[in-house]
Amino acid sequence: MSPSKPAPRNINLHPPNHTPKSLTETTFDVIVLGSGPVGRTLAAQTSASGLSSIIIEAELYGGDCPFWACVPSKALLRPAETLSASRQISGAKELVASVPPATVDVQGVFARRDAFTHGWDDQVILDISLSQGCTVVRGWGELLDERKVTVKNVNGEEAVLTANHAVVLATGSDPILPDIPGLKDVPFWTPREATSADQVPQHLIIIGAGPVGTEMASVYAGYGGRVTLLSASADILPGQEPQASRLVREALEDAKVDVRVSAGVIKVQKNTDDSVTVVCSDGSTVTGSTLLVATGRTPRTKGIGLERLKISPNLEVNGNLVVTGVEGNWLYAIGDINGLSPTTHMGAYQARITANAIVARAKSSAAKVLDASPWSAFSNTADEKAVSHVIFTDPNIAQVGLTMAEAKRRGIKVKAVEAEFQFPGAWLHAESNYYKGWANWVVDVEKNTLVGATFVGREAADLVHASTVAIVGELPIDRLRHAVPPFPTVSEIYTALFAAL
Ligand SMILES: Cc1cc2nc3c(=O)[nH]c(=O)nc-3n(C[C@H](O)[C@H](O)[C@H](O)COP(=O)(O)OP(=O)(O)OC[C@H]3O[C@@H](n4cnc5c(N)ncnc54)[C@H](O)[C@@H]3O)c2cc1C
Ligand SMILES: NC(=O)c1ccc[n+]([C@@H]2O[C@H](COP(=O)([O-])OP(=O)(O)OC[C@H]3O[C@@H](n4cnc5c(N)ncnc54)[C@H](O)[C@@H]3O)[C@@H](O)[C@H]2O)c1
Repeated sequence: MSPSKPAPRNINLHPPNHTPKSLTETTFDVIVLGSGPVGRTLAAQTSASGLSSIIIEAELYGGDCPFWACVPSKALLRPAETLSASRQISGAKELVASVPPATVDVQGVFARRDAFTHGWDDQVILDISLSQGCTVVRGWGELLDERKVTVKNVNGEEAVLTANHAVVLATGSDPILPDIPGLKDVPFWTPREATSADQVPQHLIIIGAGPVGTEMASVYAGYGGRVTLLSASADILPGQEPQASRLVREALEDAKVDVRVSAGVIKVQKNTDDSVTVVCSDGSTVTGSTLLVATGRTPRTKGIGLERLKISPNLEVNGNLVVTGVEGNWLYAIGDINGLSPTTHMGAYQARITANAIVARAKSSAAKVLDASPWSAFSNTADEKAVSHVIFTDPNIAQVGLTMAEAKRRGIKVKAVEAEFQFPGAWLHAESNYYKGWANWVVDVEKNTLVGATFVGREAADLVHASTVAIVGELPIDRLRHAVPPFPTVSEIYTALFAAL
């Protein structure tokens, strides 16, 4: 069995129920490795379609998202964002300023986060899967042979399971720990510790300014901590539209985060007073109380038996998420493990597409060859054309489809359309500077359709989905003039973008 990762705060990762021995049967239509949002979504759907489905989980039932990732991070971000917003509205800001001390109740924030994680107790999520008709077994799952899987728990109990139709790998991803000299000799946080901490570090140094690094910088600076954010690249959030990265960087700097760019970390050391010093490639150093390593994630493919079936650890999938090179359409890989679009919602989308394929193949031999055309019920076309994500910094970056740089890299003839949030719906929400934001569309000039969009602003998260619909529907841009956003709302940015065409 693969070694368990240590749990922060003495959280019990291995509740004693649902042992391999407790299974009353060992043959299922569908076997799923991993109970994250992706594995659970798939099993719920195959189970609802009448296929018996078992989920194998090695740690807390529910995966990263509810315990160590999306849920606790967003629970921590929200109070800081609300406080920052109320500081900018006359009539509210006076009250916020008048309450001593003029800051949030940090222990209240942590308690609120703990409520969302159910104190790292997985029973609530487990009960949902059971109520959906899924069987659950706790332990480490490993491919043994075609359609055969072993599951072994921390006490050495084991069972061998057989799948009638499909085995689905939904094992998620692990944090990348870079090979920085000295790193293995100092204590450091990964996203697990950063999302489950119950104190604000006096001075947090964050290596990596991707979504994890920037969101955690917002959290800990928002609650009064000193934060240094180190980015190896020339700006933070590489891969976003440059203007989006710039706006978030300015906001972090306004919140007193020390943002250092082109500052790849080349050495780390622990000092006698337990502080940590990092040395950057530009020769600068920084010393702080706590170190967070947020340098990306890698698919969790080790120890799951891929080598027994001669599958490379860098596994690839086809259009309905079957692992390439495996005959017989029985092995699928979905969610973070395939590295396509590592977010909860895109993984859950892959789960729905895969469940459609498994059910169709199980129910009709005529359906063994499935419609693989773009946008069919069996094709994960959105992974190619309409991946959406939100970075929940303040301001948010909400993005879908291609950035300008990516569209050009793909050889698409595009033009950028940009607009700022300078219209009544934006400023009526509060006051002049409250809604500082920027948006762009990436327009395919030959097809006259949208291929990408970015919205940067306070609570901009919910603006992006209308653009996702336009991209997926391949809606002619000219038709958008008839999509009228209500007044006064922030979605009037769509009228501004249309006007800028
Ligand atoms: C700090 C942070 C914040 C994030 N915020 C967001 C966000 O706001 N929105 C968003 O969409 N995404 C967010 N993400 C990404 C999101 O968490 C992942 O994309 C999502 O959890 C992937 O789901 P999954 O089911 O593929 O994998 P996971 O959630 O990792 O679940 C995989 C499960 O499989 C289990 N497992 C692994 N191997 C085995 C095995 N051999 N046998 C049995 N069980 C096994 C693991 O224990 C785990 O429970 C965030 C990530 C981080 C790190
Ligand atoms: N809101 C969300 O949806 C959300 C939030 C957090 C995380 N996530 C998911 O989690 C995944 C991982 O996020 P992440 O931020 O850890 O990874 P990332 O790969 O997006 O960013 C890591 C950054 O660290 C930098 N880096 C690497 N080595 C470095 C070094 N030695 N010194 C300084 N910088 C260094 C890289 O250049 C990169 O920019 C993302 O792909 C995303 O899908 C999503």
